[in-house]
Amino acid sequence: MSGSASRRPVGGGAGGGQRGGRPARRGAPDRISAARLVAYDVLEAVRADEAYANLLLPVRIRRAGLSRADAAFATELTYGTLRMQGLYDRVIELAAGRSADAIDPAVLDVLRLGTHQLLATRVPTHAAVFEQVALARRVAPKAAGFANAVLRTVSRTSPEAWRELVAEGASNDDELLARLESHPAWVVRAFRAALEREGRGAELRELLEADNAAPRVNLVVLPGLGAEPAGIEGFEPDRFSPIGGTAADPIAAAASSDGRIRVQDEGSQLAALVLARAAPVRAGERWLDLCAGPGGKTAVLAAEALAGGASLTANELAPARAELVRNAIAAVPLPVEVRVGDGREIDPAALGAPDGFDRILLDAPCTGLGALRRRPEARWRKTPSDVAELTRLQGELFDAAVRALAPGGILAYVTCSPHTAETRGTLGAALERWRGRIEQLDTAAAAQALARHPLDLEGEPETVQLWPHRHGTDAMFIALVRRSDEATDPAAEGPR
Ligand SMILES: C[S@@+](CC[C@H](N)C(=O)[O-])C[C@H]1O[C@@H](n2cnc3c(N)ncnc32)[C@H](O)[C@@H]1O
Repeated sequence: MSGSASRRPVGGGAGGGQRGGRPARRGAPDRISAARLVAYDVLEAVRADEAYANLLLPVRIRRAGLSRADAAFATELTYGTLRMQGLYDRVIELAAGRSADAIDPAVLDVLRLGTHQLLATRVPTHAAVFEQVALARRVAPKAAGFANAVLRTVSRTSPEAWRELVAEGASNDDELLARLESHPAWVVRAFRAALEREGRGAELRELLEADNAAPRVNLVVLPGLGAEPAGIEGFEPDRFSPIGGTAADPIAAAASSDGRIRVQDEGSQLAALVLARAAPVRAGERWLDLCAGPGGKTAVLAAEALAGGASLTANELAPARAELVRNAIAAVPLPVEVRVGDGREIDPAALGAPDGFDRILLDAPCTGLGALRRRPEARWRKTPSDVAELTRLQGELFDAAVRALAPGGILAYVTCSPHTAETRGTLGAALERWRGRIEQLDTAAAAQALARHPLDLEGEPETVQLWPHRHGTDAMFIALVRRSDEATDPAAEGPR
C-alpha cells in the first residue's frame, strides 16, 4: 500500500465525523454519513495513490470508529463501487453527456459512489443524491450542481434500462459481457479462453457474476495445533478443504485463536495441501516455500511439516512481506527459516539442503486475475503487458525451483490466475525445457484424494483449475511435477 493510510481523509480523520472537514454552507447542510466518507476516502486513495482497498479500508474503518453496521455499509459501498466501476462509468457518461475522462477525477469518484447507491443498493434516492451532492460540494464545490444533475438523471432510469442502454452498440459477446459485468474486455477474453480449453465456455457469464459478488470469509484451522472447529460458533466445514470452514463471526474466531485459526480462501488451502499430501511425508524431508509472502500457504505447510517431521524454509523477495510470513507462522512450533531473497537465485546447499528440497511450493507472482472478488480494483490496474512480464518471471522461478529439487522431489506450481499464459503456458514451456528430467503428476487425482467432496474438474485432465463460480474459491491453478532424473549438482545446472 502507498502512503495513503496517512493521507488526511475527507472525513477529517479520527471519528470520521458526521460533519468533518470544512464548515457546511449556509442553507446547504453538509451532512454526510461516516460510512460514505470512509468509502470515498478509500476510492480516492485507490485512484490517486494506487492504494489497495482490502488493506486500506480496515484502517480507515478503525480510524473512523464505525459501528459494525456502518463498517459493513462502508465495505459494501467501497467494494461494490470499485467492482462495478466499468459499468457505472458508462452510465455516468450517458447521463452526463461527456466522457468519464473529461470529468474531474474527484467528482467522478463521487458520481461512481452515488451511482452504486442508486442502481445497486436499497439506499433511498433522496438520501443517495443529497449526501453525494454534499460530498461533491466538499471535494469540488464548483461541481456540486453538475453532480446533482448527473445523479438525478441516473436516478430517473431503472437499473435494467441503464443496462440496456449500456449494452447498445457492443460489437460482440465479449464486449457486451465486459460492459455489463464490468470487466476489462481483455480479461473477459482471457477467461473465455481458459474456460473454453475446458470445454466450458458457457460458464463465462456465471464466472463474471461471481467476480462481482462479495466472497464469504473463509477460515483455515491449522491442523495439529489443538484448535478445535467444534469450539467455533456456527462452524460449517468447507465443501472441499478438510481443514477449512466458515463461522458465524469468522474475524472474531480468527482473532481469538492465537494464530491457529486464520482467514484463508479454500482454494489456497487446497493448493498447500495438495503439495503437503501428494505423497506420505518421510521424517526429515526438506520443504521450501519459494515465494512465500504474505505466508498464508506457508502456515499450512508449516503445520503439515510439523505433523510429518519435515523441515521448512520460506523465501520471499520483499522484506515487508517476509515479515508477514513470520507473523503468519508464529503459531506453529516449527523453527522455520524465513529468508529474504530472489527465488531465482535460491541455493539449496546454502540453506542446508545440499541434495535439494523434497517439496517446493512455487506460488508464483501472477496477475491475480483469479482473486478479483477480493481485490476489487485489481481488474482496472492490470494490463496485458503485465502478463508477458509475469510469465517470463514465472518461467525463471520455475527453472530455479526445478534446480533446487532433490531427485524424486515434488514441485507444486500454483497461480491465483486462470490466464492460460500463466497456467498451462508457463507449465507447458517448463515441461518442454526440462523434458526427460521432470514429469507431470496427476494433480487432479491428488486434489480429489484429499477433498471432502468430489471437485468438479471435468475438462481439466491432470492439473487443477478452481473457479469462483464452480467451487466458491479463488481461481487457483495447481500443477504438480516430480524431478525424475538424478541431479548431481542441482545448483549449477540449467534447463535444456
Ligand atoms: C502469489 S504471492 C504468494 C502468496 C503466498 N504463497 C501466500 O499464500 O500467502 C507471490 C509472492 O512472490 C513474491 N515474489 C515476487 N517476485 C519474487 C522473486 N523473484 N523471488 C521470490 N519471491 C518473489 C511476491 O512479493 C509475493 O509475495
